[in-house]
Amino acid sequence: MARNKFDIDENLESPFNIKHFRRALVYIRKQQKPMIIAFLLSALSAGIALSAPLIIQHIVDVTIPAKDKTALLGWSALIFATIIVSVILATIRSRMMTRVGQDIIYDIRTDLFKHLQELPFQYYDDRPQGKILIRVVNYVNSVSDVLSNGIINFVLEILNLLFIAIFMFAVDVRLSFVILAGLPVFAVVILTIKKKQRRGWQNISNKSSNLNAYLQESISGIRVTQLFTREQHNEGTFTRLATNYRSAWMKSMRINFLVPFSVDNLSTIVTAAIYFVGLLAIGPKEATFGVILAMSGYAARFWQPILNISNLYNSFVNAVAYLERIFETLDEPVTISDKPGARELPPIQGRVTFDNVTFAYDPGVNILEKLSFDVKPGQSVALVGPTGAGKTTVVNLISRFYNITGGKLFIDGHDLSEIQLKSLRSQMGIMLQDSFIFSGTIMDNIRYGKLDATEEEVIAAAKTVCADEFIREFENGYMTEVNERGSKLSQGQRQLISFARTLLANPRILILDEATSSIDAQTERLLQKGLNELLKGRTSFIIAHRLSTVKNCDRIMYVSDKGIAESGSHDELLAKRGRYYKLYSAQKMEAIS
Ligand SMILES: Nc1ncnc2c1ncn2[C@@H]1O[C@H](COP(=O)(O)OP(=O)(O)OP(=O)(O)O)[C@@H](O)[C@H]1O
Repeated sequence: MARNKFDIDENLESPFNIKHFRRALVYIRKQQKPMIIAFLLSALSAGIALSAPLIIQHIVDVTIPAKDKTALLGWSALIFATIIVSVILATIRSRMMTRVGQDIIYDIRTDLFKHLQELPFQYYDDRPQGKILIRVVNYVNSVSDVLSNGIINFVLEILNLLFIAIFMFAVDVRLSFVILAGLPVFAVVILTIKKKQRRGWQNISNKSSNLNAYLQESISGIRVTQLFTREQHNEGTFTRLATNYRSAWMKSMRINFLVPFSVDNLSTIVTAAIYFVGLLAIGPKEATFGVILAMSGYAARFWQPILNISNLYNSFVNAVAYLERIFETLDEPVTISDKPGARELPPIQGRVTFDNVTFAYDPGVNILEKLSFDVKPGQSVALVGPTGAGKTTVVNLISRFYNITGGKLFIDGHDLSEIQLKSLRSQMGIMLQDSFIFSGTIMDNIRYGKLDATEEEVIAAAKTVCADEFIREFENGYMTEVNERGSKLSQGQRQLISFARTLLANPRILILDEATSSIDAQTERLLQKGLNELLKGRTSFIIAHRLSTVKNCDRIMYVSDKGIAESGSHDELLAKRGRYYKLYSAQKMEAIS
């Protein structure tokens, strides 16, 4: 998929595809048993409710003329009993179906979440988070009701219709045809608006997705928004998106309202026609008052399931629009995965070899071209160079967050594309500039990469990276609860916690991408000891703009022009008086002035 933004609608062109619905049956099949029981309960309840007009007809035509008070009491009690039984059955059914609905939500959401966890970075690079969230939360909620209650109700309403037809034909054939006469008109209405209805729902889903994406982006960026006083501008964008959503909704509803509108009118016309035809035909043999009363009751009941079915059809069309999006996410290929027959990477020494590696995020736009280098186990390598040169890209490739476009990449001589991802990443430690903190305690956060680590191990790791002191200063120490993204912590504190997390995981290859950029110079000096500890015996790649942090590295590689422009030790590169020399001198001058 091309890059998507909050104000770009997702593709609408896929034709209505019943296969989405058939695929959803996988989730429904799991709920077969409770759904069948709920269906039977509903059928029973509907059947009981249908007997009421028959009883009324009998009361009007037989019991009242006979002035039989005892029978009247008996029939009234029976009508009352049918209502009570119907209500009890409906309550049981509704409880069962709530559970079925929740189970379906649970299953679809779990599948989506599992898949999202495996999708490569590229997937997340290409679309706003809000558009992903709305699928997992809102769309799944919407389809679950249709898949559970919707299907049962659909079958029930058809049965209901059939039963009503049988009952009404049993009472009076001629008047039954009067009731059916409205059907062709209704069919014409439905066929005319069908396509527009589907488009309408797809449009609504797109606009709400856009709105959600912008909302999510605005909340994430609220600090920057307030800093640059962009609130008013953002309100404008939000209002525009909200207006688009409202217009899409109103446009769709204008079409959808045609259905209940035509059903209501047809039902009224048909009932009037029954009275008219019935009264014209009234006579001892033709039709009684009881028959006319019962038939007008059936006329109202006959059109109700038709209205319900058309509403359900509407929800089905809507659900298919959502299912399209849900299955599209589930079908998103996991492009970074183990090849069939991929081998487990044995415990590594840490040698990293790039052999003519070419890489592009977007086809045809190479970020790296024919890059070759070899890093020996235990060596520390610094990647320096101008912004956007490709330093982060190089380390992302080592962790195989992206597949390379050309060439080969080896770890200890094992081709990266031939080994199991998990065995690779479990031997790597990566620390990014934006150290992500999960909601939970500080202890949980440090333990993130090694769940079986003891408390002592966690504390030892924190001490090594100079995090222990500030953690203990919190009222609850290591058990302090932090929010998602760690907004309770300073950027430097987050980086130190992240350091401890990485150290605890004991990786063979360590990647530090601007990992110390937010730590003050004094703490960094303190941390240096811990850092040396962390680097000892591991292959490490360190990206840093502050060159003082990397000058002791075994090798410094200057990344530029889609490759490595210069490579050597700090002293060698200074002696060369090339780009590194220039950069270093500029930073030195800056520090002095
Ligand atoms: N996910 C992505 N999709 C497309 N292009 C990307 C993506 N990430 C980075 N790029 C592009 O790739 C190039 C290299 O980016 P990279 O992040 O590797 O640079 P860097 O040297 O680490 O920069 P910095 O020093 O600013 O962190 C940049 O031109 C950037 O625009």
